[in-house]
Amino acid sequence: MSHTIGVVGAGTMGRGIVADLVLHGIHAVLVDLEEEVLDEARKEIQQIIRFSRMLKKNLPPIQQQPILDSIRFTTCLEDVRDCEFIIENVTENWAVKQAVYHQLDQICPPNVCFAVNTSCIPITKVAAATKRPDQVIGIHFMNPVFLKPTVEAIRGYYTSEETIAEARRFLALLGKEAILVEDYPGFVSNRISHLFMNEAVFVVMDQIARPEEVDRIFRECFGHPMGPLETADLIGLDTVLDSLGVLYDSYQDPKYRAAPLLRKMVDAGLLGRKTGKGFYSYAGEER
Ligand SMILES: NC(=O)c1ccc[n+]([C@@H]2O[C@H](COP(=O)([O-])OP(=O)(O)OC[C@H]3O[C@@H](n4cnc5c(N)ncnc54)[C@H](O)[C@@H]3O)[C@@H](O)[C@H]2O)c1
Repeated sequence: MSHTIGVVGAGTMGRGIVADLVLHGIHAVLVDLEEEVLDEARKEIQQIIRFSRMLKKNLPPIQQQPILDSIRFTTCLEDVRDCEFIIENVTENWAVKQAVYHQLDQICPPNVCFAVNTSCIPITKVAAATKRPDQVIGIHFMNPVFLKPTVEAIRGYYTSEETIAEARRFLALLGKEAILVEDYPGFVSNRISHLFMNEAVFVVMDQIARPEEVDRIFRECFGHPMGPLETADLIGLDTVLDSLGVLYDSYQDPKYRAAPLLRKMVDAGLLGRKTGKGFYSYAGEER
């Protein structure tokens, strides 16, 4: 019998996760607030599936149409009621996530685990918005999801060993492994990477170097596959700004204050790949 996973939030991550699920023969219910977002999501998932065949040769063989039929696109959160596992990927904003978890807790049977896909928000805080804190775990997927064999998994204060095992079983279906870490805002990956990205924005703002030069130094001198500004464009500059806000509020440490240039670009709608322009232009390849 095929598995059915509920994916809440059809933005950058929700799309990538659903594409990876269906590429592995898993059914998905994908929820967002508006039909237009879901229409865009459908198109992008199609595109990811097409690209995935070129970039990753060891994926199981699939046909486009049946694969798209295994996704239910919906604006009704209640439609995840029969899903066996939930991955939440809504906007990186506490009020938004909190409201979603209050509803999910009412909708889903008590045995269902919730995976929080967040850049920085503590899992213990999310779990406290539910009556099943032991069944809430952080799964921080990396983008592009289908290409990444590893995720950062986060154990909240009450996360049970059974929930960790359930998350590992689910990830194994996608051929992924989890590196388990403890719960403090930003975990390992974003606590460090957001300092890099933010400081890179300050460097551009202070006219020390252009984005191309900053990123080349990281790629060609440090051997990173992508520079910090390319990475910020891929994540979405709004999401990076929101995450820095969470880190700043959580640690009360000025090292996480967002660069004014980052704020200005978000105000101007220059969000990176998802809007076609950020530190770089992506003409005709939005998202
Ligand atoms: N972008 C990345 O590279 C990345 C990587 C790992 C984790 N994350 C985290 O994943 C989460 C999602 O990030 P994203 O980049 O996909 O953001 P995004 O802004 O691209 O998408 C968020 C989506 O959530 C939807 N949404 C908001 N409220 C909702 C609700 N009540 N019900 C259903 N849908 C709702 C929005 O309409 C939007 O489509 C964030 O918490 C982010 O920090 C992002």
